[in-house]
Amino acid sequence: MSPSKLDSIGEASISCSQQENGFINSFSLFSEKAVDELLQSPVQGTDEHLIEFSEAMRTVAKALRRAAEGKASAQAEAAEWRRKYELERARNLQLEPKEQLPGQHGDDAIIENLINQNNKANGKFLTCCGRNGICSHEVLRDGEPDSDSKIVRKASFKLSWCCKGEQSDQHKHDIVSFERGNITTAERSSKQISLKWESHPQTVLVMTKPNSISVRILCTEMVRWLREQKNMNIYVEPRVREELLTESSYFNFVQTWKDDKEVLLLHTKVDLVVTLGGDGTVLWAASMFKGPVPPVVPFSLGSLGFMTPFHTENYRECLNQVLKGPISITLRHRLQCHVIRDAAKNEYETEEPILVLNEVTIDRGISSYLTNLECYCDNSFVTCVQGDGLILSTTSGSTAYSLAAGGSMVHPQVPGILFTPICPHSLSFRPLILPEHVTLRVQVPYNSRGHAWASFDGKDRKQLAAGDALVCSMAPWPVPTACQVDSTGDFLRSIHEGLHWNLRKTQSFDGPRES
Ligand SMILES: NC(=O)c1ccc[n+]([C@@H]2O[C@H](COP(=O)([O-])OP(=O)(O)OC[C@H]3O[C@@H](n4cnc5c(N)ncnc54)[C@H](O)[C@@H]3O)[C@@H](O)[C@H]2O)c1
Ligand SMILES: Nc1ncnc2c1ncn2[C@@H]1O[C@H](COP(=O)(O)OP(=O)(O)OP(=O)(O)O)[C@@H](O)[C@H]1O
Repeated sequence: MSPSKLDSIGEASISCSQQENGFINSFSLFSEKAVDELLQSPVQGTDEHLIEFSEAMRTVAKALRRAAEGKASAQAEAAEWRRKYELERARNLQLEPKEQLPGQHGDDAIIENLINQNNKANGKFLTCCGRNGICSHEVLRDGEPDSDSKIVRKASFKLSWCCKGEQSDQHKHDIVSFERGNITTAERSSKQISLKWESHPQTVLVMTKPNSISVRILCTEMVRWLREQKNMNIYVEPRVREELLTESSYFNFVQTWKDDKEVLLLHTKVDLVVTLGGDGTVLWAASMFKGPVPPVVPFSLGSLGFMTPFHTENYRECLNQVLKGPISITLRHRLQCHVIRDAAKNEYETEEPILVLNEVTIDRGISSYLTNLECYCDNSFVTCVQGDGLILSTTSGSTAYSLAAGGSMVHPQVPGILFTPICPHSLSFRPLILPEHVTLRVQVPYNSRGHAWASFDGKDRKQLAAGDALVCSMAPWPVPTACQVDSTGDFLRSIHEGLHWNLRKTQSFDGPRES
């Protein structure tokens, strides 16, 4: 065989990506096209050994390709089972009463419970109303004194769907009914949800945008008011506690946390989260909760405020109303993302899942090459994105980066995942909206020219090397945000005021008319 022929096989084997059965095949180590060319040349036509050798190479290439495909789909399946397992574990945690485990005390026991998925914790009793409401629950923390040596109970609340303007405690579990041969839908998932406190909320976490004088002033005032007028326990970030203490030692009552382990426990202590900032502060607050999230009351101190409907001027009335209830809430779905490294020896080496409220973006980072991303939905091949990258967005995130990349704006209560390419180099690519139950896998092909980068709500960039994948599905823990009016009213206000959506001067009455 001539050296130039060997070179051409080598080259093709590195860079080629072929189609087989309608699927892009990126795993081929040896190009079949190159082998075919070889077979057709006059030199090989006369050489039977060479033909045999070529066929053997082709068989090896196919076997390698199948092995790689099998591995990728097994990884996605494992990630899906892990998601189901986590969902089930979260449900069990809410349904099962916990016994006390001898030798385990206080927060450590709960951390143990969270981290090791142990069902036992110290003095915790979690119940769920099960079938009578969407998610009525109760978390009691008897025997765990706060800084004032009082017994603190986490406030319980009940969620219900509103029907035709009426609030109803009854939630029908049959989504589709089949009577006398006719299929009807009994309930749809995007109705307005109402939150009613069953006991008084007592603990509030105030989260603030850093480096803002106006936020700092408001935070000081609000913390004082919540303490003096509402007698609430208050948590803030360590940075904010320091800021408050430099103002006055009066704020000694304010609580905080020391490390990430304590952050993991916040949802068991906090009844309500108040955010003072823009959308970024809501994203930041949501990212603190790797599991269930308490109701969030977002005050607007930013420029846009798609997720921050409350005005600061009348914060006392707003908080009075929220603490009294009932309040309308938007259940903002989050996406759960797993990075699966090709180098990982088994599924257990998968990195910790990351939850996003807006989106996960896979882009080319600083690389000047096109990204080449293979996308699968429930193991079915979707497409290969060649361009600057891809955004997998929640419906809450549909008004953020996805919008800028040409995606639709979607009401945040619509359960779905937006699949929006960034600058695709194609005349026929259109964004997709996929149902909420799917698992998406974005794979960097083995023959990719460069690395890809994943970022989560615009933060925590992670490099994805050839063979690495990002698996993404809907997370079981949404972010409940309080509404100013209701979910739809707030959404429409935000696109009108924030984006001046469909703003056009109305056409005047005078002028040509149909006769
Ligand atoms: N080209 C773009 O539009 C672009 C580029 C990068 C990031 N982003 C967005 O920025 C977000 C991070 O926000 P940040 O505040 O931490 O960073 P940031 O301070 O850079 O602000 C980004 C802007 O996006 C707005 N925004 C955030 N979430 C939104 C939402 N759900 N709907 C409408 N607008 C929203 C913010 O109000 C802000 O004006 C990312 O999740 C991403 O969606 C957008
Ligand atoms: N508590 C916090 N700790 C650390 N960083 C935060 C915190 N809250 C917000 N941030 C970050 O600060 C940045 C700006 O926050 P935010 O979006 O709330 O304000 P903004 O940019 O003034 O408002 P808008 O997003 O409406 O333009 C964001 O990147 C966000 O992630």
